[in-house]
Amino acid sequence: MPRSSYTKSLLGPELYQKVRKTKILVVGAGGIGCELLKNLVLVGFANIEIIDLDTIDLSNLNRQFLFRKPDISKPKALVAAATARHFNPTSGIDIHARHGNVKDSVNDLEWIKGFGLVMNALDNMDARRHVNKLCQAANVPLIESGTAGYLGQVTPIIKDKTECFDCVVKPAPKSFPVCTIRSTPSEPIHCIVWGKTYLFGKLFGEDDEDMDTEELDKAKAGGENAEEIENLKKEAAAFREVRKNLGGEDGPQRVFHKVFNEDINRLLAMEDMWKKEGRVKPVPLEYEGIMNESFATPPLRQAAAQQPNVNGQAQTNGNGTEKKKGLKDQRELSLKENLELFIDSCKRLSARAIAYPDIPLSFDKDDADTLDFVLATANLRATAYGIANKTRFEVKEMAGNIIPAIATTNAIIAGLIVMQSLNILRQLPSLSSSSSSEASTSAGPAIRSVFLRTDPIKPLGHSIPAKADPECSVCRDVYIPLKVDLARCTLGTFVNDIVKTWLAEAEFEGREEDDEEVVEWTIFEGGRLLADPDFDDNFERTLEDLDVKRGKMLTARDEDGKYRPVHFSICEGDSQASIPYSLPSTPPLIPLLPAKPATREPSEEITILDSMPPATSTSVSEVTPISSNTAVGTKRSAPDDGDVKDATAEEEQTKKKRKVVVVDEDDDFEIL
Ligand SMILES: Nc1ncnc2c1ncn2[C@@H]1O[C@H](COP(=O)(O)OP(=O)(O)OP(=O)(O)O)[C@@H](O)[C@H]1O
Ligand SMILES: [Zn+2]
Repeated sequence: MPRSSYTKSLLGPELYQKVRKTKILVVGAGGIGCELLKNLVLVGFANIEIIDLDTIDLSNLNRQFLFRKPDISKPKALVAAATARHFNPTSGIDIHARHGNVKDSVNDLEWIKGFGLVMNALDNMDARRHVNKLCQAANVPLIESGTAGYLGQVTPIIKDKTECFDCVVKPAPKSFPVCTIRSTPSEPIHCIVWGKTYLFGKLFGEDDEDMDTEELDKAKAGGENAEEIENLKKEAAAFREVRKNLGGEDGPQRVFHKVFNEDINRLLAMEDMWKKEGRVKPVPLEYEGIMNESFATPPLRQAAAQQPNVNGQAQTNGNGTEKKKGLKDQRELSLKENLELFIDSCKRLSARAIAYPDIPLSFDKDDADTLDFVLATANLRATAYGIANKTRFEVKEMAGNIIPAIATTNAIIAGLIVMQSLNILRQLPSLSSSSSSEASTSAGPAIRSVFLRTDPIKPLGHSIPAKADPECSVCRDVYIPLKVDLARCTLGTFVNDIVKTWLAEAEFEGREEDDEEVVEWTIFEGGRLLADPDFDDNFERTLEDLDVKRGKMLTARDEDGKYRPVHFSICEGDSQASIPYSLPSTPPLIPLLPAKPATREPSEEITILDSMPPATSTSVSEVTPISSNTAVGTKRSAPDDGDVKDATAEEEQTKKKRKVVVVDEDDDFEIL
């Protein structure tokens, strides 16, 4: 009997038809994505598109079972699709694999509307938020998922029925006071953060004096020691000199002397600083003494000496007397070895910086040169402060914000995604079209968030997703697909024909029929102000000339802040049509904004676009690409971290604390 007959009898003919016909989008072909694709194929889903921007790395093979060694460096999505097809050769499935970023402009509103259901299998906040917004704009159900070690979660997001990914503000990543990082570290992580975000940036990253001063001023305003902050400013200025000479034969040695000897002596001169209880004075390190092994290694501070290291052995301070055997990366280096590694990695990195002077380097846990530098710097600093040293393996884990990826967790979550998808499909189309705001219909059980927890008796938990936040600026706004020939449509046409004429016909919530109210709109593209009732300088320019692109949004905001913003999502237009744009046949319903102003303003800084050419007048920043991985490892990491205080994130956090969530430190994964 073919596999499909079992599925058919299990699901029933109606649901089985939906499984066969519904077009599914899977975003991400990593740990969860591979498991998910395999499951979808085995269940009999026959119309699948999978997109991933990355190529296969050796470190993926321990849990992404659709990949084998010969596939290394090949695009994940393409290989995943090719392998998964073999799981169900008789079912006539169509898997369309794409190697690309889901944020690419071709993946616009029209594209997402082509799917009946979207499944996220991503590892970063930025892409998740992007897909969430697209799905909200297109009214396509989304199944969001994530894992963190043994924990995992699957959350259905359905427009108007459940909260969206952006309805809940995610807690800010863990941060440390500037002075702890720069002057008074007491734990290994403080030394790692210092090496990774401060020293690395000063020597090889973007040399941004203003940013540094701003950070220190902010710390001072936040109550940190004023004298110390002034000293840190001087210290930072001195780096400019050191950086200039980095490429010279004794460049790394000079860096060593500055940061591990001079700067420490300068700190020691600040007597008051060391009076505070619990502070341990650092010991300046000496290059020659370490190299000829005559330097007396400072003793470990009490607390550190009592904790075992990753190998379960006593911690050391790099004095070389307790060097451990073991895997290369799990061996503790002696003080001399750390110094040699510091000099060597400095040389490697400065050679790269000299070869490509316009490209600032950045820390990447999978880039051996940057990891060696952070390892050596962190351990040298730790030694000076009597803090336990860490192995390469531990530093990689801590600096890369790595949480172990567990294949079984991914597999369970991928299974739950399929279960969720069956429940949603069973209830479609009524679930996404019914006027009721209930997250269920008579056709099936309530829509629930399901999570995996570490309770052996009851490993799965569930909760009914909250209703959308009335203030959410992502899921409560209005979205209109605008097919437009950007080369022919001027801003004037957009404002006059589309906003002032077509949108004026919309139904405005709470407006009486005989009300003659005229809404005045301001037009933005991201953070750029393009036009307002008193600003029409750009009306003659085409949207193309104004750098408005496919996949972006032109947003009309009510000047009086009474109605919700309307986002026109730019899709590919017909260059042959007589009118350069086309719109839905009926204008939308425009809801009122909640009485108090929405807390989330457009995130980008607003710039007023003058008549300068677009290339110089835009301020909208593009998203940083996600780096691919190149090293061996058994872990997953989130691309973003936030070790140093981020005041904006914190402010946002205090503005709105609707719900308690736990979020893994580096990523965005939410555990209820
Ligand atoms: N914007 C994006 N567009 C398309 N795919 C994305 C995007 N952002 C992330 N991804 C993909 O999502 C997948 C997430 O999978 P996973 O969490 O297992 O990460 P990984 O990169 O495979 O593992 P690790 O980070 O541990 O090496 C990755 O394959 C990644 O390339
Ligand atoms: Zn929302």
